[in-house]
Amino acid sequence: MSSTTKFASESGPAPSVKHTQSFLPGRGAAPSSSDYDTSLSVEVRKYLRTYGLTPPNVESFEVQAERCLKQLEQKATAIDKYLYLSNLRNNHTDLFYRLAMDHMKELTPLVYTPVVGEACIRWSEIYQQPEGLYLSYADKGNLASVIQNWPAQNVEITVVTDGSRILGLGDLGINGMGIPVGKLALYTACAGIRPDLTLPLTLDLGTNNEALWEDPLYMGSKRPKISCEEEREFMDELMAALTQRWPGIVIQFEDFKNPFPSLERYRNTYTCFNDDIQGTGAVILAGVINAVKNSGIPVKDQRAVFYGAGSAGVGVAKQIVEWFVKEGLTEDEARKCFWFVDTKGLITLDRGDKLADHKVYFARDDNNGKQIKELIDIIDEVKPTILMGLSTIGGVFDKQVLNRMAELNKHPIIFPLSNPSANSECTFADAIKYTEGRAVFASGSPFQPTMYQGVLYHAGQGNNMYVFPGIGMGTILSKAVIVTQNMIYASATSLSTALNEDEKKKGLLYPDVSRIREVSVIVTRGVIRAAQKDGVDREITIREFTDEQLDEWIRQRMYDPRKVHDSLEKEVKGLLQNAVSRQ
Ligand SMILES: NC(=O)C1=CN([C@@H]2O[C@H](COP(=O)(O)OP(=O)(O)OC[C@H]3O[C@@H](n4cnc5c(N)ncnc54)[C@H](O)[C@@H]3O)[C@@H](O)[C@H]2O)C=CC1
Ligand SMILES: CC(=O)C(=O)O
Ligand SMILES: [Mg+2]
Repeated sequence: MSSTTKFASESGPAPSVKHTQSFLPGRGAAPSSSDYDTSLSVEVRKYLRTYGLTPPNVESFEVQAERCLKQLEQKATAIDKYLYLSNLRNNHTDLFYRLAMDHMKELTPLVYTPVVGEACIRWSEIYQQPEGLYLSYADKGNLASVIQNWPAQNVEITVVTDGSRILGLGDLGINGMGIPVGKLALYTACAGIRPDLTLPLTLDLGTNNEALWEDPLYMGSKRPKISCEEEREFMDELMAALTQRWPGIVIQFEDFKNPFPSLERYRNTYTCFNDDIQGTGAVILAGVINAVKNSGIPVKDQRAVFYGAGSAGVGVAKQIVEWFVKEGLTEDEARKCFWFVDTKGLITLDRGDKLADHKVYFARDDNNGKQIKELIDIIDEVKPTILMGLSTIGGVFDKQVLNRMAELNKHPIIFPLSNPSANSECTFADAIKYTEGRAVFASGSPFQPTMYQGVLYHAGQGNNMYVFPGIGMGTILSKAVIVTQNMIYASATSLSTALNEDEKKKGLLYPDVSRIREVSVIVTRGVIRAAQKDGVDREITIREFTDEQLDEWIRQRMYDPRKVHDSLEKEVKGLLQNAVSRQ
């Protein structure tokens, strides 16, 4: 938690000015991390009474950044780097975000997937400081009063997990806190939501991971996960308590394991969305739109095998169905373009087991009694143009599978989307090698470029980080009462249009991560427009804006760490000037 957290106020134009105002001397509050910025002038340091508390030189951001990058480089392991960056974020918030924004590509894998996966596995071992709110089942009945302990006056967005399915790593209990922390850091870095208005929230509802019960360092309750009914009662209380304290709060569900259906229960009554179902659906739809357009194969001839039929897989396929329908197919024709595979093989209606509710929609009924177990046999049967991996099973798209996809297609669309990298259904290097460089590829976690027969190939990253920041920002800025399906769909179509000319020429599916702020403006605009169309927006002053006006209005509302420094300098110097002229 940054020390700025205490002084949060509503977001608005040039947001950081507002919170720095509360730190001026005589305000009776502790200084914020911005007050110790080594780039502040001597004049300002003296005014803030931090003069002498930092080394004497007034530094440029470039020098500060060089020092940080050097220190980062000296950390021996990925976890050391993760901890270094966590400390930087907590103690020098603006400097961290400036660095993150300037080095998105290098830093994202360290604060998010894949390294956040290891951080979560080892969370109770590497724990150093509070960074979010923990609510336990034992707090049931008192959630509102525990929530009062959160020091920020306002919170605009929370990411909440119960840790029961963290990335593809299974049930990690409260160790999953790294995910809300990491996702919210991206909300700030990618879409400019003020860091002090974000709430990482982890629910301690027990865990079925028995290794955690045996771990003396584990910091959560050592009891089995509560029942679905108990979870429902807890979540009902939580949703009411969060919204009671912060009426406009956007609630993002993250990495909950089925079966408790939070999304269905709350989507029409609270401002909430499920990132794994909806965010993932949107980001993959954007990539698929571009991949299908590049392939030249019409939508009606696309056949997709989904390896993994969990909440993410089904969420993705349902978004694609919506696009296929908009492209002219009937819903039934669109649905029939999908074949799902789970641990028991191809999902069919007559397989003989009781299918979970969410699997029924895509279960095949045209298999003539034939049940197929192995992926390679399913590929032989279906002859897919698209192969998606959302199974958590690393390496399952092996040489044989990739070779076969390449035999069947000129440009097979292969998306191994499970996280972190070790759970990816295949590596980028294998996908390129075993398809002779012809795969159209996107993975959940980032892969380095790979060389094949003298050509350097670049991997796309199909990760919900391209859309959730814009979905959250668009919902906050439009003051939408609920997050409608059209808002989610708009995030996908907006993202699909965000490629620049160079990226289009290269046949990329997603924009370069280093352009993510620019991309988030486009996604945010799409989300706001859909909220307006659906009539769920309450920020009526922007309804008549042109797209250009709206983009500028969004940009002005994005937290910009550079402005924190400039505003503080300007503000203090203005006050000093006034004091002099009054004398
Ligand atoms: N790229 C991205 O942005 C995102 C990626 N994901 C990834 O998707 C994966 C799945 O997430 P959820 O759907 O929420 O999990 P889940 O636990 O609900 O679903 C996993 C599915 O995989 C199937 N599965 C597991 N082992 C299998 C095997 N050996 N053979 C065939 N199927 C198998 C299960 O039957 C289940 O249907 C995770 O690794 C997660 O990291 C999730 C959300 C976003
Ligand atoms: C990226 C993400 O949300 C997941 O792997 O669960
Ligand atoms: Mg997730």
